[in-house]
Formats: sequence, C-alpha cells, structure tokens
Amino acid sequence: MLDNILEIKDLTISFDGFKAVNGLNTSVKKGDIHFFIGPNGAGKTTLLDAICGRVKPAEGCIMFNSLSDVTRMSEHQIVELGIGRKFQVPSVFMGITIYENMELAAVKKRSLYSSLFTKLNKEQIERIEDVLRTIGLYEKRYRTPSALSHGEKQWLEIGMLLVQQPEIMLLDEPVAGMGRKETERTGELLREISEKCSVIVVEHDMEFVRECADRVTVLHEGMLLDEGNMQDVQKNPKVIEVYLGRGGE
Ligand SMILES: Nc1ncnc2c1ncn2[C@@H]1O[C@H](COP(=O)(O)OP(=O)(O)OP(=O)(O)O)[C@@H](O)[C@H]1O
Repeated sequence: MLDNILEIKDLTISFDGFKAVNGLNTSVKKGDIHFFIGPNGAGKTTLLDAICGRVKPAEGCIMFNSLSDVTRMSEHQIVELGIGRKFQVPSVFMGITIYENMELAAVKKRSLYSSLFTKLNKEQIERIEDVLRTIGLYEKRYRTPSALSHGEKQWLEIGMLLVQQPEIMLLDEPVAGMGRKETERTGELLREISEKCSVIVVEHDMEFVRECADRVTVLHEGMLLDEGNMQDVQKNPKVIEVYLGRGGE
C-alpha cells in the first residue's frame, strides 16, 4: 500500500535454529511514530537489525516504499536508500565541536576521508543550522559534546541522523537514562521529526510510549502479540500477562 513506508512480510530470523523473529507480518505508515515494545528477548532489536541490514532473515522480506526489499541490500545501500539508525552506543566524536560533528554527518554518505576535505554548500549549511535549532543545540554549536547533558548528547545523535534527511529513522531506546523533562522534550522532538520522516522506536519506557506513539506493535517471543493504538493495546489481557509475568509494568 502506498501509505506504508515499510512492509514486513513473513519475516523469520534465526540464530542457530532459534527463531528470534518468527513469521512476523506488520507495516509502518508514512509519517507515523511507530513503537515496537515487548518483554526482554521479544525480538525488537533483532528486528531493527534486520531493517538496517545488520542481520539477514532466514525467510520473508522487508519492503521499503513498496519497491525495494532491504533484506537483499547491504547496510550501506540501506543508508543510501534513506533508512538511518541511532544505536544505543554513542557515535559522536568528543574531540571536535557539535557543529563539526554535524558537518561530518551531513556528508557522511561519502567516506570520512573525503568528508574532511569537502566544503559544504549553502543548502547543507542551512540544513545543519535548521537541525541544530530543532534539537535545541544551536547556541551551543561551538562547544564540544563533552559539555552536553546525557539528553543533549542523544539529541545531537538524532540531529546527526536528521541532517542526512532520512525517510525512516530507527531509534533503539532513545530515552534510556533520561529524566522526565528530557524524556518529554524527546517526545516533542520526535513529533516534529515525524512531519518529515517516519520514526520507528524500540522502547521499554511505557509512559514515553503512551505520550508519543501513533501506533504500537507488541512482540513476544519473536511473534506479533498485538498491534494498534497504545490505549487499546495496554488493555489487551495477553499483553498485560506477558508484562506482569516478567515483573514488568
Ligand atoms: N546474535 C545472536 N545470536 C544468538 N542469539 C541472539 C542473537 N541476537 C539476539 N539473540 C537472541 O534473540 C532473542 C531476541 O533478542 P533481541 O535482542 O532482539 O530482543 P529484544 O526484544 O530487543 O530484548 P531487550 O528488550 O532485552 O533488548 C533473544 O533470546 C536473544 O538472546
């Protein structure tokens, strides 16, 4: 369907015969903030790994814009296609300024070596400044990232993805370690981002999911347990059981 940016069809991912994702069918709509939730080991991170090409499935496909099956593409090709991922492990360079980090990210599609010797054009400079304002770091742009709070560092990483103008942004627990205020600000940021780009989030913070999600998919043992808006999903007895059964919320 045209309003789906991503369609996951019969996806199975095995590790030595163990199915971390098992016959999954779901889709992500253009412009949605779509959360994947579920207890530990449900297969959420493995799914993100498959979308960005880190792992290859045993079966099934992941269609981007109904045209390209990303499971047949390399990680690099998937980035080129417009799917960007923020990992939990930080990827900012601490020894250069926030602005320089953004510059590198803006030309990242080339090699790091050529990035260092490429002058940015006017459009790229404007884009960097726009993104710096969006993530609230414009005033601090000439400082190094070490001066930033935990939340601000996360926003910088989100900004470094955003400046590459992806069509889908994949975020793995973006609010882990943040306080309430920073979490709320992250929610507002994702809302703003979703006007231009679909956002897929793996998350354990249920309050954040409630505040932010357009749509939620609940995974359990690699399979789809429920899907819909958070209000309905959290009432589903099967969903309550898998969370309570594991000492979750
Ligand atoms: N490279 C791997 N080799 C073997 N097993 C793996 C590998 N990666 C993940 N698994 C297993 O697949 C299952 C799903 O893992 P995954 O990390 O996707 O779960 P998750 O839902 O992201 O969990 P969490 O919320 O704890 O991060 C787990 O049982 C995990 O041990």
